[in-house]
Amino acid sequence: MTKSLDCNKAFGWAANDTSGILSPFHFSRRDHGDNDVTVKILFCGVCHSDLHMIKNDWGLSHYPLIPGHEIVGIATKVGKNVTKFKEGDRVGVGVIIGSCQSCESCNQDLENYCPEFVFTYNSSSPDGTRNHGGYSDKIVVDHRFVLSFPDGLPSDSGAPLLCAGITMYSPMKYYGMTEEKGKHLGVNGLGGLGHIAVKIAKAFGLKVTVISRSSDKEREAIDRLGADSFLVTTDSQKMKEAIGTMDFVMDTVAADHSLLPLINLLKVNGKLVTVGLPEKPLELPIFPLVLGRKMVGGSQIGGMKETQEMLDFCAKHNIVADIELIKMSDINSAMDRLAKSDVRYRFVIDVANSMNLLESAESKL
Ligand SMILES: NC(=O)c1ccc[n+]([C@@H]2O[C@H](COP(=O)([O-])OP(=O)(O)OC[C@H]3O[C@@H](n4cnc5c(N)ncnc54)[C@H](O)[C@@H]3O)[C@@H](O)[C@H]2O)c1
Ligand SMILES: [Zn+2]
Ligand SMILES: [Zn+2]
Repeated sequence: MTKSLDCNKAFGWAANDTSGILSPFHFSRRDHGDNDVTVKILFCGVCHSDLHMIKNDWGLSHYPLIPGHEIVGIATKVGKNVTKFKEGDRVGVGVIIGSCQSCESCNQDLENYCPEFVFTYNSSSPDGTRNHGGYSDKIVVDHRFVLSFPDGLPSDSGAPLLCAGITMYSPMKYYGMTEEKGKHLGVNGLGGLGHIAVKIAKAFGLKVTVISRSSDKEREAIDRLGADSFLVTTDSQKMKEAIGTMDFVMDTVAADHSLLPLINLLKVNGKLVTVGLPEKPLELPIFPLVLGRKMVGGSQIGGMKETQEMLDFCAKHNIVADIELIKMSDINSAMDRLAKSDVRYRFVIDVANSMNLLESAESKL
């Protein structure tokens, strides 16, 4: 009994209330079962959803809460029913760690739309143990929700693909952006999701325009990320000229904003795909949709099969995130900067190299 509890002992950084301030937290992972992979976490990306969750923006958070769903690590223990992974394999864990496995969505490899899907954190396992995310030293996950991390992908800059990458890849395929080369995509908001959208869209052969509130990131977007053009929403003349020029707009903005200018950018039959999750509902103008047979849709991450496909695609096309690597102890200032959109373009926590140091410092106190 004592041995099992010791193996389950874990250490991470948790938010304890809506201030969202993260601090060291000792907890237990659930028992490792025959279908499970235990993962020693190396790196974890910092998604804006983590920021929403620690602040309880969506009214869903239960504290203490350890965020993190862009996890890359090493399999350290593999259950006897698991054939796909062995100890020592590099693996990834994303936003979901469970689903019913039998509903219509699960049967179509769309576990992300299963009514019973289980988030990586802020959820519970069947035995009642709270699930905590990747800002921690290890995690126990059912092998069906563990991904093989391709050899060609670096663990640090590859980690954000596990949420930001699949969140951009899946709707590009579903909404038909990849069917014909040269279609014009506008990417609204050049943050963690947006900058990956530019890279993946270019690999699919799309023409990409970044839509942003200021021209601050214009040179980088074009020279480094490979965007074809840059549209500043406060430049009313340029916005007017761009009306009706885009086949698709991907809206990644996390805050309140108006959809009308984005819908106006679409051609007839154009599609606005919303993935950002502002805490309050946005107003949906119906007239321009009706008059232009335009569509507004949503999308949430992707299923496990498609997530693996996306990782392999990104490895093949050398697509990784542009990251700022931080130590675990930097997380609170990183969250403050993320709230101000002051990151180019994703924070990634060097978990293995900063968490253990903290733990040993704590034990000496
Ligand atoms: N649908 C999904 O499956 C899914 C997955 C991951 C994240 N998300 C959500 O997507 C949103 C974005 O996540 P992220 O990690 O990319 O965040 P981020 O903070 O890295 O990026 C958001 C970007 O939008 C920009 N922005 C803010 N207001 C803007 C405005 N009015 N006009 C133009 N740009 C504006 C910011 O400058 C920032 O660059 C969040 O709400 C997050 O919760 C959804
Ligand atoms: Zn995310
Ligand atoms: Zn299901």
